[in-house]
Amino acid sequence: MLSKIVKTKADELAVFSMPKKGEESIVHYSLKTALTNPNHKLGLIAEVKQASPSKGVFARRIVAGDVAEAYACAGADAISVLTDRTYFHGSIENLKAVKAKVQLPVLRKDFIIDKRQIEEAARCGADAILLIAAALDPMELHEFYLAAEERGMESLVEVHSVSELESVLQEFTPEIIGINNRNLRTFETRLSVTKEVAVAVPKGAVMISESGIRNAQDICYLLKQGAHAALVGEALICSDSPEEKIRELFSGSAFHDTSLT
Ligand SMILES: O=C(O)c1ccccc1NCC(=O)[C@H](O)[C@H](O)COP(=O)(O)O
Repeated sequence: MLSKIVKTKADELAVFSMPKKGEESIVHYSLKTALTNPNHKLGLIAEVKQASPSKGVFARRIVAGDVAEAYACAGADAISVLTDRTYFHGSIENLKAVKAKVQLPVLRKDFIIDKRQIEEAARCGADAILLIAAALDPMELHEFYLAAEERGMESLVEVHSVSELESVLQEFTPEIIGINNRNLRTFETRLSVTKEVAVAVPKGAVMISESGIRNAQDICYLLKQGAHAALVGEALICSDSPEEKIRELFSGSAFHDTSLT
């Protein structure tokens, strides 16, 4: 699936047009800071996700800014916005709308294979970008990481296995590492992927577990694996009330902070 998505992305980039500059007045928020000092023991990145290759469309008519605002009010520490149009029905306009509505770090979640997408993210107000280890070779990934840094953005470096992580670590040590629990071939999610990969995450890096996180038990499990944050998409967008769902996710009394009750 990843190679199909990356191929589509390359085709789309052949007719890419860069948005005009105009980000001078954008206030930036640090993803790392937000996740290392969350209002609960495990940080939450809430994702604006309308569709996915595995599940199809689950939120046909949403106003991205309003969804993000609801997540922010419910206690999310950061917002992830899927900007891929073809497979996730997202858009860069959604990213801009979210940035305009919330005072939280905003992550551009897309399949970044070209430096122009990094410049585009910066011009549209992203605070951080996603870099997928399976889509880039480690040297290129490092180059993109530095390019993002130069434009004032952090990078969430995403891996699916210990071997992917080790390849990255041979090149450099990212400050924020995401472990994606979804197998991109079968779409199956296994939270034990976080357990397997966590042992190889360097001390000092912010560790995020992504995908397939549905309930308070999952959150509890991830906390035990040493994760600093969880990235949740489908479980939130498909709930009738994101506020209640976030409350439910963080209802394990061992790590509940009264500021969320
Ligand atoms: O979500 C998918 O089906 C998917 C398929 C192929 C590549 C990436 C995919 N998802 C991107 C993500 O990383 C998730 O949107 C994110 O981790 C949230 O996952 P979830 O909570 O399971 O919606």
